[in-house]
Amino acid sequence: MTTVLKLGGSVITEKDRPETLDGETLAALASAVAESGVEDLVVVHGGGSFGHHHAADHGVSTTEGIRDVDGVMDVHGAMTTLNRFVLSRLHAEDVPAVPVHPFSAAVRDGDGDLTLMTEQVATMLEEGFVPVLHGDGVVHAGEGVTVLSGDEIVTAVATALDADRVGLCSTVPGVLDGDDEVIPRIEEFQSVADVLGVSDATDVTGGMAAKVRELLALGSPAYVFGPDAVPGFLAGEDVGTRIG
Ligand SMILES: Nc1ncnc2c1ncn2[C@@H]1O[C@H](COP(=O)(O)OP(=O)(O)OP(=O)(O)O)[C@@H](O)[C@H]1O
Ligand SMILES: C=C(C)CCOP(=O)(O)O
Repeated sequence: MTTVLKLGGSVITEKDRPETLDGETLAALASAVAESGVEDLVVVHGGGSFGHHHAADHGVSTTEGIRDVDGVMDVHGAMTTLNRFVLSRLHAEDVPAVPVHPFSAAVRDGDGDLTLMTEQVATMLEEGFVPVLHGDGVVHAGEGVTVLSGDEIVTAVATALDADRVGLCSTVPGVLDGDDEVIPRIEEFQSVADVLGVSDATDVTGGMAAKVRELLALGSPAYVFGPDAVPGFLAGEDVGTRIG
């Protein structure tokens, strides 16, 4: 059984302060992963205050690209730095985590459609590793480099590996309705479009609305939940909001 877990950038960093880790939360999540004993686990993490500030500073988004190599390296470099932090917290818990940097394994065509290489991810799982991917820059035909969100990576990896369980851990306990109550299940976009907003922090990839769209396109059920629910998700429970 293959599980894909995204650790939201808002969760593992202080999203309002550039390049600041939330080390305590990251350590707690790493320990939840280790204690779950889940096998065949792919971890993806978002950008938080490492990716999004640089992307916003350089005016790069998922559709508007840049060709300035310093800008490309600012975004990619910040994300590989964050990836090192995530790996080291997982290693501290004896999780056999290894890096996958999507910048070197993905491409968008002129229509913006993504191709992500995943053979290495599948082989890492077969060999007992826990691949850790992350939001990144991606070379984009006709645009230079655009932003690739961790949520798009989750969808691409989950589809390619035919994942059984997909979870997005964000700062919120689920997708919230107009009264800030968790919506237990979302089966189509229109019914929730009015309450779905963008992120309340610097975020170039579209916040909760983009997440729900990505996950509905997945074809298998996915969950959005907060950090407290990670052990439950990894134990196979229904947590937060079920999408699809
Ligand atoms: N209806 C809603 N329910 C829940 N959250 C919402 C809703 N509308 C907007 N949001 C915002 O979406 C945010 C989650 O999206 P965001 O992209 O910041 O999360 P993330 O995946 O943890 O971070 P990152 O994109 O850096 O990986 C929440 O913190 C909240 O501010
Ligand atoms: C901003 C960058 C580079 C990554 C965005 O990934 P996300 O935080 O998952 O949307």
